[in-house]
Amino acid sequence: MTTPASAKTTPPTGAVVPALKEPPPTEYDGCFGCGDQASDGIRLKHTGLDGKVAETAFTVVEAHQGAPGLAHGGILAAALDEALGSVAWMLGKRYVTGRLETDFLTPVPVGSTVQLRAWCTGVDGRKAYLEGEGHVDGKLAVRAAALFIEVPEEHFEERP
Ligand SMILES: CCCCCCCCCCCCCC(=O)SCCNC(=O)CCNC(=O)[C@H](O)C(C)(C)COP(=O)(O)OP(=O)(O)OC[C@H]1O[C@@H](n2cnc3c(N)ncnc32)[C@H](O)[C@@H]1OP(=O)(O)O
Repeated sequence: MTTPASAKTTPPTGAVVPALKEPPPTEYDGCFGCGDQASDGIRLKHTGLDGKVAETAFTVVEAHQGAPGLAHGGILAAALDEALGSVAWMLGKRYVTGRLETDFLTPVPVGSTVQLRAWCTGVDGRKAYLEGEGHVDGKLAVRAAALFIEVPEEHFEERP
């Protein structure tokens, strides 16, 4: 695929591509992207790891509409963010999204199942570079490139 990455989401020379580990439990089920208890969430489930590529899928429902009958772009971006986040999680450290670049290539109708794939293109210090794509009926519909930043555990401490 043509990479969507800009200079900010392209790893520098010398960045390494680590092996992914099977995802450890997140111990948090309220996440919009993957939480079982997030009633309005998209509930992505890790479905496979093909070498260095993580795979998952979700089905677009009416609550995800933007234009009538079509998925809202923000939902598709959130799904990609989650898929990329799952890869960052499988790098074995804690990361948050710093920058997310998204290309929307075809409209995605309600009822579509979006097959998502995501992978790491390099890690350089605290920075992890990730890319991903979503296919509908075998056609590339959305793709993303992102920069994730490693954060300390305190980043996730509950706020008042
Ligand atoms: C499938 C299911 C499985 C389960 C898996 C669950 C997975 C979970 C899924 C998760 C769900 C999905 C995930 C989510 O939804 S994560 C939620 C959305 N993201 C956030 O809330 C992050 C908010 N931002 C911050 O907290 C801070 O800004 C961070 C921590 C990111 C950096 O602040 P910090 O003070 O710590 O560091 P720094 O500012 O010195 O920056 C460090 C370096 O990084 C560079 N930089 C920073 N930002 C950008 C940028 N935008 N473009 C380009 N570069 C950027 C910066 O220039 C610097 O570079 P250098 O000067 O060192 O060269």
